[in-house]
Amino acid sequence: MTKLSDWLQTTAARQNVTHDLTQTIATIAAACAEIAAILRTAPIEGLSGLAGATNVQGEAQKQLDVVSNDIFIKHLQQNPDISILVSEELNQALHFERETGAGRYAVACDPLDGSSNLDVNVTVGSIFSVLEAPSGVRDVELLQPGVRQLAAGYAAYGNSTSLVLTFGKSVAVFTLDAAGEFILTKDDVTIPSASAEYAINAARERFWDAATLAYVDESVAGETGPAGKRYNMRWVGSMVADIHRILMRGGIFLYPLDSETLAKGGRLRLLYEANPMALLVEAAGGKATTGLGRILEVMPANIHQRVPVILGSAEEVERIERHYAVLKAG
Ligand SMILES: O=P(O)(O)OC[C@H]1O[C@](O)(COP(=O)(O)O)[C@@H](O)[C@@H]1O
Ligand SMILES: [Mg+2]
Ligand SMILES: [Mg+2]
Repeated sequence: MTKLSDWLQTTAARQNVTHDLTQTIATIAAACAEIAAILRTAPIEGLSGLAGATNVQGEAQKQLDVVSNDIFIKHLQQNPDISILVSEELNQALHFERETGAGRYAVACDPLDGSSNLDVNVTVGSIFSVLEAPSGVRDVELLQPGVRQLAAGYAAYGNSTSLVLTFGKSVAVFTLDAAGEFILTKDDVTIPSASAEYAINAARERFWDAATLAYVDESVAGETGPAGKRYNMRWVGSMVADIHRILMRGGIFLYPLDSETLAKGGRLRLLYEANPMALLVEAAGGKATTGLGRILEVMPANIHQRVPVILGSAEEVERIERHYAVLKAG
């Protein structure tokens, strides 16, 4: 059995990853393990329902959004290599007190993703991304395209807790054991290039653009339409859960730009939702696009920027990209 700490050591050597960076991942993993433990008994502790505040996105915070954010802060500030935290739950980037130039990394995170599923005991997660950003940098220097991520991943709190990690070259999955250790359970994950499963919030159909409508129409037509095969639709409503399924067995996830999210630029957040998932999906051989270009090349304008997200099995992403090309040309 390979523990996360041992895997980090060998991967550091194999993939040319620095010790500081692997320690940053170990710190994030410790935060996720603590969140997993709290989620297990949250209803008994009265940790359900709303916190009574709204975050910078204008969304009502759940108590567990706030608790998870506090856990990330607690762990990250103990690691001197981490200088900055960008979080869905914090209006501004949080700069930890470090000597100027010390602390090499910024962590961007969605401390609890899918929080509408919390009170119904459905899988939620934490998403994270690591960027180069020594202490003393101005917030504008955090606005880096996703190709510059040094590492990314998520924890999925489901019937087991999975930690899924990439340093950009390959994807590994760990499972939390009863003693609180992450154990390697799958290495070198690859997303099948062909699949027959799509994930989209179908109740938003009246807001969709022509490319999304065409893609879904073809999928619904199944073997009687141009796609030539039958599809299934799955939508958990936690990005982490939907993408975990896609990483494990293929499929496509779509939260496209639509007429209702147009003014905001999309629904999901670039720095701590789209970019880390795009890095994972590409490292596993899949594709990740806004419809018009690679997610990882989008230059953020602010830390909470939103972006359209389409990612998963290469053949499916290419099928909707063809519809976007027609839309753009026409
Ligand atoms: O409400 P919808 O349209 O189903 O949206 C679900 C999406 O919103 C999210 O819950 C947003 O994340 P947060 O819970 O972190 O705000 C994603 O996880 C998910 O894919
Ligand atoms: Mg989220
Ligand atoms: Mg969240």
